[in-house]
Amino acid sequence: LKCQRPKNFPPGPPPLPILGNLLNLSLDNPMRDFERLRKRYGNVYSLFIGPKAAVVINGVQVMKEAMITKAADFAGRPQDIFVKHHMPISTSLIGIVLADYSATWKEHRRFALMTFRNFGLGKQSMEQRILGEIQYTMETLEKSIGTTFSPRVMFHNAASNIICQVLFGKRYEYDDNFIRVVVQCFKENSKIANGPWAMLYDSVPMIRNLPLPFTKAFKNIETCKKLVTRLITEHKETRVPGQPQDFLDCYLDELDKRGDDDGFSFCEDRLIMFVLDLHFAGTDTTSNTLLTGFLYLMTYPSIQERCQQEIDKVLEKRDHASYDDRHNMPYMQAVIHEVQRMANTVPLSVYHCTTNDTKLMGYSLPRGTLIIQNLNSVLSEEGQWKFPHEFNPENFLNDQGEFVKPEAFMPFSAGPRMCLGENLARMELFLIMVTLLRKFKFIWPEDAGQPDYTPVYGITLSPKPYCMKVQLRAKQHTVPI
Ligand code: HEM
Repeated sequence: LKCQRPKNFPPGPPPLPILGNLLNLSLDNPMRDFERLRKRYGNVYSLFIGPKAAVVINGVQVMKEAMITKAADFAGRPQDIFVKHHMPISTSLIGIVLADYSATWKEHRRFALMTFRNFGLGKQSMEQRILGEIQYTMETLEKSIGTTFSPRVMFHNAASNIICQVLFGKRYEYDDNFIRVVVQCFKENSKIANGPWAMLYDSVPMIRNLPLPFTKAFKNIETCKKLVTRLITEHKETRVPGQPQDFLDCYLDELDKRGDDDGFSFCEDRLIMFVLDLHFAGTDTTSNTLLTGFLYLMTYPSIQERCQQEIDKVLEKRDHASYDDRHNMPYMQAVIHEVQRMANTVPLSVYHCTTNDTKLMGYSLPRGTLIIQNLNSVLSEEGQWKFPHEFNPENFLNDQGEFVKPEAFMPFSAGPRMCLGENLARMELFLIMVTLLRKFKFIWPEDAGQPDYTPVYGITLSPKPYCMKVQLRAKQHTVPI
């Protein structure tokens, strides 16, 4: 029960028995505590989460040594009790995000990247899917002209529908029960699963049966699993083997191809968690980034106008934007990247763990050490950014006004576990922001008071709920696609 740092382990605050350093962290938002500890102990320090030792890594130099130079040593995922709780048989039923570094994870990651590519990521068809979904967002905005409304559900549904089209081959009406339930479960779980409640669950066994927030997280996962199981059954009834229409069909084809020889690697149980992971990872992240983006654009109207001038100039009388237009829109690119930097959407990444005994900045880390990547520390690292602590697109522009990307831009992490959906996310952010800014002016309501940029903590950070107003811009050339 006594927590003890191994030899040559990174320094950190003294731990208590059983609880470790949990009392050093705020249950609501540990981000400020992580920063305070970084200032005190340096860019590599350790903490005890209950009895479990964790190392928090900060700053671009340490991040590169761990995630790129020693990639394989740092590519594991902790297989804690909280992670395993809802898995009925074994960890082999974990999807992809929480899967440990293994042949199964590698195969599934490769399969997902290949299938996304086959469904047109980087090609026209994915662009068409995104632009098609944006038409629904624009309809919602048009109906809201003259009112003050919250854009939260609208952005969540748009991001969710884009990934649903890839995974299930269909989109859902914004009031559809499936989408409503899944989006709500995701929103709740993202605030519970990576946070201190999950840590408490792991370290204090006697609280596991109490009606605390983590019990809700398990119920949510069961609900989502049932919904996806139903979708798989429907696909099995209608699919034509060898002619896949979506991700689910591709996986079912892969199961046919592999037959029974595959052991546990590809299986239907894993498929359920796999698509839930992809849906979750692809929804909350993109939509919270968009929410932060429009918060800044409304409250920095001169930046919004400068984006619109660039968009008007580049698109002229064209029907719609294309992802390739980004090469001619350095200011818009800078704004989107600056939004991602400030949004800091996945602040602590997803927890990693060491797969071998290894070294970091001269410290010794035994195999199985929990690694917490503080991406926040890189995205606002002094010395890496012209304006580390303010929203300023100049962070991504050189003296000639050209777009440049500093190496400390790591919102998708780095190395073998880095975000699998980066390309999709970047395409979505660009097309959604450009298309909406071209048609609408976004206004911070007069009676909304001072904007509060302090985020709400979870696996993903989101801005505090806010309302917006929209006006049609005088000059628009958009026609339905
Ligand atoms: C702005 C949007 C997004 C951000 C900021 C973001 C960020 C991240 C981060 C920080 C990680 C953890 C990487 C690590 O552990 O080192 C991650 C993992 C992941 N992301 Fe994203 N993500 C975004 C959008 C998406 C989208 C659209 C998808 C769609 C499929 C996606 C799928 C995944 C998956 C599957 C993983 C786990 C990868 C693995 O463990 O091998 N993400 N993302």
